[in-house]
Amino acid sequence: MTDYRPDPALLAKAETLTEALPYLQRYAGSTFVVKYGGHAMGDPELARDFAEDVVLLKAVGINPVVVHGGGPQIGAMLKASGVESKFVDGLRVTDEATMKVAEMVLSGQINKEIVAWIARAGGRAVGISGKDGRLVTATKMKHPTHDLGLVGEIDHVDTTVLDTISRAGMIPVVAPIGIGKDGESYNINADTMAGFLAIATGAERLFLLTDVAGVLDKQKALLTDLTPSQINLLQTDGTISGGMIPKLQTCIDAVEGGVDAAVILDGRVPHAMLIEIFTKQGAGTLVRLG
Ligand SMILES: Nc1ncnc2c1ncn2[C@@H]1O[C@H](COP(=O)(O)OP(=O)(O)O)[C@@H](O)[C@H]1O
Ligand SMILES: CC(=O)N[C@@H](CCC(=O)OP(=O)(O)O)C(=O)O
Repeated sequence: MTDYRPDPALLAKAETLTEALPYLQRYAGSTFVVKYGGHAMGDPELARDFAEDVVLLKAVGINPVVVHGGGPQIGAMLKASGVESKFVDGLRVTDEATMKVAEMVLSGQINKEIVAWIARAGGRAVGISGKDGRLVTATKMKHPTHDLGLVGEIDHVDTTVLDTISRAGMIPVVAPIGIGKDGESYNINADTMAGFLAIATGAERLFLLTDVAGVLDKQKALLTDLTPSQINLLQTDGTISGGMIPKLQTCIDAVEGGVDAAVILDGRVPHAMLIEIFTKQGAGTLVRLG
């Protein structure tokens, strides 16, 4: 008999694969909503890795629903037309001209780029916005001090179009735009949109991919697990600020709305989603009811 000694690196890979088994069994048939942020999109290699992860989830029987952002790309297009972006509480003040540009960039450009990345990775994606199939109906958001123009507040989610696409073996990719009662477009923050879709689809997981390792404490150490009450304390003591506040509010709303867990993940780390889902170690910050 030959003395066969497998390469230890190969053995480690095989162990990782067997480690994934209980997670594969647990998650088959469930829905994962994945928000892919505008900041995470710049690098083609990361876009390819992201698309491969989504296609792998679909292949193992999970139903991924991708919601994408595109804030920086909308900002760049507006700037090229000589329009400065204005934000109130992290929301883009959206007049009619800005809405046209936002819809063109989100639905026309970014949505189709993601569809193409998924196609290259061997999957079949259908790119829509919240207007298609009246997925997301919205009204003008009322803000206590500012007129935000065509920023939308979500009234209702009808998941028929998502269910139809997923059941046909395809992956829905959703641009964060809602439809008003007269067919008008509303600009919706992509994190908020992803949270609503996660609740409405009864998702097991909501992933928010961003440009930090997760939620960091004051010493910049990663906080791996948080409950809604711990998040409230972090906000009170100033540990979290800026864009992280609405992001974590979306996580709280999602888990209080029935999503098992919401995870803030580093979109700059290759295959962060797979590490989080299929390894014991996980990645990012997981938010769950205490
Ligand atoms: N405690 C914290 N831990 C991590 N990030 C934080 C924290 N507090 C504030 N932030 C900021 O939140 C940002 C993520 O929110 P945002 O810029 O809105 O992300 P995205 O554009 O991906 O939606 C981080 O880049 C970071 O600057
Ligand atoms: C109302 C509002 O602010 N809408 C966002 C929609 C895109 C978005 O949320 O993109 P990111 O996730 O990449 O930031 C905007 O116009 O920028």
